[in-house]
Amino acid sequence: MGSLQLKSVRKSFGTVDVIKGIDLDVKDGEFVIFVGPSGCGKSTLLRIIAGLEDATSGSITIDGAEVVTVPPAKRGIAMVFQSYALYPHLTVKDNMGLGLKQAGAPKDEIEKRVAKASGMLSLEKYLARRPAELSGGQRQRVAIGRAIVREPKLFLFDEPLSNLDAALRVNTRLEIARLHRELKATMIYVTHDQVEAMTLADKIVVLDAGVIQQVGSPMELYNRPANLFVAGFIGSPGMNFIDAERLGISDARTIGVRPEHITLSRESGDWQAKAVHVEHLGADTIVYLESEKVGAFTVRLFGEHHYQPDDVVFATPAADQMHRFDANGQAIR
Ligand SMILES: Nc1ncnc2c1ncn2[C@@H]1O[C@H](COP(=O)(O)OP(=O)(O)OP(=O)(O)O)[C@@H](O)[C@H]1O
Repeated sequence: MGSLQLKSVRKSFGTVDVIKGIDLDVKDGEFVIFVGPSGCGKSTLLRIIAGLEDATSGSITIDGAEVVTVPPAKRGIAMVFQSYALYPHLTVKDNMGLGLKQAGAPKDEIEKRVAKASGMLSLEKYLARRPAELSGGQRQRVAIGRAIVREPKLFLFDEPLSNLDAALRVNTRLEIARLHRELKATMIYVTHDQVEAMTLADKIVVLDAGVIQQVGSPMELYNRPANLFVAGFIGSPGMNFIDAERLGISDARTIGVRPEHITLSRESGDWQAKAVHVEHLGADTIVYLESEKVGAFTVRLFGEHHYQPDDVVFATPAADQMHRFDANGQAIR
């Protein structure tokens, strides 16, 4: 079991309010990801759940039991850090088993669990090595293995992939997804990488300035963003925002349309525009445009297209993919 509930959790550092009243329910077995811009409070919130930081006020329960006054080691959680946090003088095997050893687990139990975790992570060959003799990706797998052997109620991950290069990030991301499926464990994961968030999460929590902006499945956030912040944060390149007045729409302040929901034609379309810059990504072409009617906007086309800067084109947004926002930036349903 590993459910988590946060109620009115607040945190201030001196006079600065960093977490401003968070309510959140995480179900047993869920993979929940905190995303948000730098400084929004994601890591602080994770550290509060871990007990590495005290909340200023509020309640935190794990499996229904209040843990606010429970020390980190007794909360039944295991945390994986960006920096791996391995002991350099211990072997992989001892690093993985240390937590259990300190908790007084019998030797054969430690052996058994380390063997199982290292099998899951293909670390069997490296058990006798020390961290300095491993690559970054291998070290992060050891850190994940160390969390697994503790069989925690909750796994907490703080940007675990950000020290890895692009290819290794993808591999390790797939590995974490597989582990979640196999372990059926509750995982809470902080990242600023929205590909990680979209691909791993059952549920994404979008934070801004210490406040939850929206909680939902990746596709809910993509298809039905609650406000301008979430609409602009989820999706890359970001959603285009157009003054509703410019489109003659009177019941909304802002119209949002994603770059992938606009088509381009050299012959005809709704908005005449000039290409300013074109990026060829192989699978996609991103065209940056300027239009008298709607201002600057971006279009994402599937495949290769031969548009060039200064080309005059016509853009047409998909009528059923227009998001409407009111004067407060809230989505109008
Ligand atoms: N110990 C501290 N004392 C004072 N301020 C702090 C402390 N720890 C964090 N903060 C502040 O709290 C805010 C939230 O920090 P936090 O590290 O949680 O953000 P984050 O969303 O994880 O950012 P990033 O993505 O850059 O890691 C920041 O403004 C930060 O400067």
